[in-house]
Amino acid sequence: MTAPFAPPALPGYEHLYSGKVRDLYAPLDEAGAQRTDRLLLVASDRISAYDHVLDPPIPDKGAVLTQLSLWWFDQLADLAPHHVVSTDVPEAVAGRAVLVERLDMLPVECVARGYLTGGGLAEYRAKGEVSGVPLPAGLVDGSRLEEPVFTPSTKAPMGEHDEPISYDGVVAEIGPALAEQVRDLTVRILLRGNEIAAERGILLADTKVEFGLRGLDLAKGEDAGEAIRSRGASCEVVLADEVLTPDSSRFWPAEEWEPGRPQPSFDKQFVRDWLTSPESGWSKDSGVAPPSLPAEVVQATRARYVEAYERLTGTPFA
Ligand SMILES: C[C@H](c1ccccc1)n1cc(-c2ncnc(N)c2C#N)cn1
Repeated sequence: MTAPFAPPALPGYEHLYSGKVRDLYAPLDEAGAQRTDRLLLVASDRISAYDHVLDPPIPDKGAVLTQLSLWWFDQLADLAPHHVVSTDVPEAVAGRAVLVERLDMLPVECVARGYLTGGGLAEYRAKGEVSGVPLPAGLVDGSRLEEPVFTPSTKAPMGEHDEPISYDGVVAEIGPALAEQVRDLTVRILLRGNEIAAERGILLADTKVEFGLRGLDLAKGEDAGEAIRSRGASCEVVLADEVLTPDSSRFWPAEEWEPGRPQPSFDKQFVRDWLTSPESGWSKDSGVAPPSLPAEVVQATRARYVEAYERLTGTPFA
C-alpha cells in the first residue's frame, strides 16, 4: 500500500486518528489539554479504491466533499439536528475541515440502500433477503428497491471491514427506541437525498450515515454501551460525520442507469477504468499497491467531484 499521506500538524490541535481519507483532531484548551466538547473533522484529498489509498491525492477533493456535506446538512435540517459548530478552522485545512460538537457516537454504521448492488446484492443472491428483509425474486445488479432497506453494520476496527448486522442486532446494541429512530432517519435521509439528486441527474444508490447522542452525560469510567442502552432513548439523536457525499454514498449518473450490470460510478469510474486497464499493469487481486494515477485521470476525477457539487448545490465551486 502506498505510504499514507501524513495528516498536517495543526497548532492548537492534537491529531487523534486517521481513516483512509479523513483525519480527526481534538482542539486544545489554553492549558494545552484536549477540549472534550469539540472535534475537528478534516477531509483530505486522498482517494481510495479497491481498498487502497491511491497516489496522488485528488486536488480539492477534501474541500468539495466538505462543502457538499455542509450543504446536505442544511437540506436535511428538518429531519435531524447535526453536529456542525463552525467552519472557522486552521488556514492549513481551510475549506476542508469542520469544527463539530463532540457526541457519544452510536456504535452502528447506518446504511440505507435504494438500489441493490455490492454487498447487498451478494447477500440477496445468497439468501433472497438483505439484512433480514425479504426482497422480491428476479432482482439484478442495480435494481431499484420499492423502498430503501436499512442494512446496518458494526464499526470495525481501523483497516478492517464493517460486519453486517441484523436489525435485531442493532436493537441489542442500542435498544429498541434508538434502533427504530436511526433506521427511520437513515431511510428518510436517503429518500430526501434522492428527491433532490435525481432532479440533478444523480442517483444515490445507497448511503452510510453516523449518529451520535447529545445529553448522554457519561460518568467517568461509565460503559458507553450500557449508558446508551439504558438512557439513550431520552437523548437527542444528532446527525454526525459526513452526509451524502461520494465517499459515504454510491453516486451514479442517472442517465446511465441500466439494471442488470454494474453501474458506472459518477466520481470513481475514471480511476477504476484506468486501474483495471492493461495500461496500469496492475491487478486488483494482486495484493500489491496500485501504481500512481496518471495526471489526466487525476484531473478528470477532480472535475467529476466539482461537477457533482455544482449540479447538486447549483453553486460554482470556488
Ligand atoms: C468516523 C469518524 C471519523 C472522522 C474522521 C476520521 C476518522 C473517523 N468519527 C467521527 C467521530 C465523532 N466522535 C464524536 N463526535 C462527533 N461529532 C464525531 C463525528 N463526526 C469519531 N470518529
